[in-house]
Amino acid sequence: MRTRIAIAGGGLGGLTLARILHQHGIETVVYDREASRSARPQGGALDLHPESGQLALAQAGLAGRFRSEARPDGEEHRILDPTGRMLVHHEPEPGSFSGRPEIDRSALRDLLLDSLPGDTVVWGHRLVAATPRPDGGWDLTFHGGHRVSCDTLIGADGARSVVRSLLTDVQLFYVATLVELTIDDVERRHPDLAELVGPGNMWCVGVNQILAAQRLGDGSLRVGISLRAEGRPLDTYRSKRALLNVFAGWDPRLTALIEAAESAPTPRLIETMPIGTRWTGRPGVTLIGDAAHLMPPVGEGANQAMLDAAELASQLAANTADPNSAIRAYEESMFSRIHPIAEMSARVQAMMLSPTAAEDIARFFTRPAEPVHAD
Ligand SMILES: Cc1cc2nc3c(=O)[nH]c(=O)nc-3n(C[C@H](O)[C@H](O)[C@H](O)COP(=O)(O)OP(=O)(O)OC[C@H]3O[C@@H](n4cnc5c(N)ncnc54)[C@H](O)[C@@H]3O)c2cc1C
Repeated sequence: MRTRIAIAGGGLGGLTLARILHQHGIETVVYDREASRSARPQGGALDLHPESGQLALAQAGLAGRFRSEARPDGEEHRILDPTGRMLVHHEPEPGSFSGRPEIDRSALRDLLLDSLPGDTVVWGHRLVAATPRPDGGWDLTFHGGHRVSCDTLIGADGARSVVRSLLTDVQLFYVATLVELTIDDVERRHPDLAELVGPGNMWCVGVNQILAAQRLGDGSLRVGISLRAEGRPLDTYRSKRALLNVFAGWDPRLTALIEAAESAPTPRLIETMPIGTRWTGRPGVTLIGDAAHLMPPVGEGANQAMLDAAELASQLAANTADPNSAIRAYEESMFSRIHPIAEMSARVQAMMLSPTAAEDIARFFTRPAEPVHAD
């Protein structure tokens, strides 16, 4: 089978790209390694920025749907130290909207999937190899041996992208360990924890470690633990008992968040690509999203993946006769956009997991507003 444009990876980047190209009358096939659309839970809220995620959704023709599904604001946050002392308590004005509304990540993914023709995404297809064809296209081989060919291959296959290896041999850095837990029906079953966290987000910031909790729309609480990379095996963090040891000495009201969790801890490595990563273009292939620029998770990755998709789709639609020029134009623009964002993300990540994080973060949130100068 021969496809004009094949997209490896049906995450937010790949689906946004498929949708915007579909809007331009260009059909694609998205191959995803997951067995089905519901195979991987996509929990959590996403803060969509006007200049990236929201812009991409508008280009996808889905901005109206997005607004109706958005929650009013996500700005209530509390920052505590390990003794339970409140360092910052920010409450939005009653009835105010943040202007950067949070949207449920699964709802966003469903919105994109439902907006595509039914045969666009092919599940259960893990790309394992791509080899160049003499005619300039690519032969794709999937786990299990299935093969297809395409003219243009877009790698939207995330942090451990297979397509990336066609363009660069860049190595990933391990910067932190992230462990996630959930507490269901928190208001009813753990009113004390519901009160502690409040209606939005709570972060407890210690030395090289953060215990955060976020209210989700379904009444549950997501507990996220970030630990500075120490080279310990992930299995170290697979039990609640082991995690409680990590937080020994913290106020028991805070560690109760770990004790109350129903789910087993799911630790994973947070890796990044070196800032400034770029590659020399190669005909018929490019990358978007985490495959192109894996950054620390400080609220930019999905937004930039969607903006990549929007920019690449515009270039491809404007230049159907010469997709390689479209790809080159996209890559140049993406590299210069991403590098400052990657730098900022690395700085925020370093600040969050540093020995002075509590003071730094409190200072950041309580700094006086910048004076406004009239010209
Ligand atoms: C804890 C956490 C919180 C975050 N919070 C935010 C946030 O608030 N805001 C924000 O903007 N970003 C956030 N991010 C970052 C964001 O999740 C990613 O940057 C974003 O998901 C990247 O999208 P993507 O489409 O490039 O990749 P992914 O979402 O990783 O999607 C890749 C897709 O490719 C598929 N795939 C992988 N390998 C293959 C293969 N070999 N063959 C076929 N398919 C394959 C996968 O199944 C997946 O569907 C967060 C990240 C983490 C870890």
